[in-house]
Amino acid sequence: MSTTGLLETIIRHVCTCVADLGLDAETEAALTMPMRELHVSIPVRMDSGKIRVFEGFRVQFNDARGPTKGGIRYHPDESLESIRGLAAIMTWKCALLGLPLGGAKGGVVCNPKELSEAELERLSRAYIRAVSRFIGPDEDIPAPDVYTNARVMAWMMDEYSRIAGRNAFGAITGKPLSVWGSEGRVDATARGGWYVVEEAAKDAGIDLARATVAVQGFGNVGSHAARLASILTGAKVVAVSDSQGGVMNREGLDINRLIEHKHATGGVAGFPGGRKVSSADLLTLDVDLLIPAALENAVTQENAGEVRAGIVAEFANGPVAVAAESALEENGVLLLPDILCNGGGVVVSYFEMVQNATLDHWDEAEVDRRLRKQMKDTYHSVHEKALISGTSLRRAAYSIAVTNTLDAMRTRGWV
Ligand SMILES: NC(=O)C1=CN([C@@H]2O[C@H](COP(=O)(O)OP(=O)(O)OC[C@H]3O[C@@H](n4cnc5c(N)ncnc54)[C@H](OP(=O)(O)O)[C@@H]3O)[C@@H](O)[C@H]2O)C=CC1
Ligand SMILES: O=C(O)CCC(=O)C(=O)O
Repeated sequence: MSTTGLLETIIRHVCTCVADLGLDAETEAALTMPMRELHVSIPVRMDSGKIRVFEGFRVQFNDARGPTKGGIRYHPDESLESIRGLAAIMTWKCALLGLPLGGAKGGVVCNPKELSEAELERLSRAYIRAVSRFIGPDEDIPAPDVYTNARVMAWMMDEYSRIAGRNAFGAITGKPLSVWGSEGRVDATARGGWYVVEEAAKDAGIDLARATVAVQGFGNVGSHAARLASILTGAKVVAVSDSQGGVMNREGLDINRLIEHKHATGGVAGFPGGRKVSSADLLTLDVDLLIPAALENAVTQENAGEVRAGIVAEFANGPVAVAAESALEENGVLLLPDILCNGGGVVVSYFEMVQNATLDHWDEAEVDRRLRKQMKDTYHSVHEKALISGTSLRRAAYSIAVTNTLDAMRTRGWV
């Protein structure tokens, strides 16, 4: 799964809107160029006593609608180019969901699996020191993404607070509950995705209680997506994979046992309750619903024609390459776009910001009630737009997101 080409993919989606809306070249440039980016070197003392220098990024793509928001990714293949693409996705996601936020993303080129806990903490704190003047509760608010988690967010919030000389809980979201994270943030992305899938399945006349599901990726988003499948909809997860391989069972996988197996062994492969399947083959299994929940470009021009799922729900960011979309469409696959489908994470991050700013704490039921409404309402506005304009859900979602952002840019006199 390559991370290259993501920004081009997003630019193509935006340029389609620019053409649909009859916008000029200058407006197109303003919508497709990142507003600000920071490229940092991060010296970290390793456990050996030696210094190692890591490369890090934070890209703020567009802040016309509010402070920028988006996760921080730790991955060996990270690049400024892919972070730009992910920051662009955040801009359109927040605008589509009607949040008073712009879009950003950060990343560090590293393999956290090779770092000790102490090294990971020093790296996370050093990253925050490197970007501290660029972020903040009113400017740009990071959150977890691939290979970062609530523990990392706690270190980051603490480091930011030390620099600020005060508690700045609202500077980072996705924190543990003990330092004022939000109830429900941990599974918000997966839960929000299922709320969208539920509505889309109803519109498509698909009974989820009888549906089979394959999930690629078994981290935060993928494991909660698999766990919540039967709880929320009755759907049966028959295949899952992670970076080491996959496992399938036509009768359904026992997800709680699979989570325990992953904790014990580090991977889903070798789970006794199923047989081996590769992560690539999982994408073309005969299932009703495919949930790519790992990295970008999982479904490409090469394998799109072989996808047999009726619905592909992009729980990951950018898992379907732009060149793959026409093949999916020709085969009648319903594609639920990332900026709609995985918005639950940033929605609950926004709830966390609101709770931090007002010194409030909402219970899980309250968070869930608000999340469910926001995801379902957004799905219906996208679906209605797609029906009226006779376009795909992706094109309709981008049209709403770009129009919302453009309204703010125009009102502020930027274009
Ligand atoms: N966390 C969040 O709140 C949000 C995340 N997202 C997006 O969801 C996606 C997943 O993020 P998240 O779950 O947080 O990240 P995690 O780091 O928690 O999990 C990533 C998962 O992807 C797996 N993976 C990596 N490479 C491959 C591969 N080649 N084939 C199969 N699986 C692979 C990893 O495997 P292994 O376990 O073996 O390392 C891991 O299970 C990303 O696109 C992210 O941007 C979107 C919205 C919000
Ligand atoms: O929770 C957030 O602020 C951002 C989540 C994120 O990085 C994403 O939606 O891709």
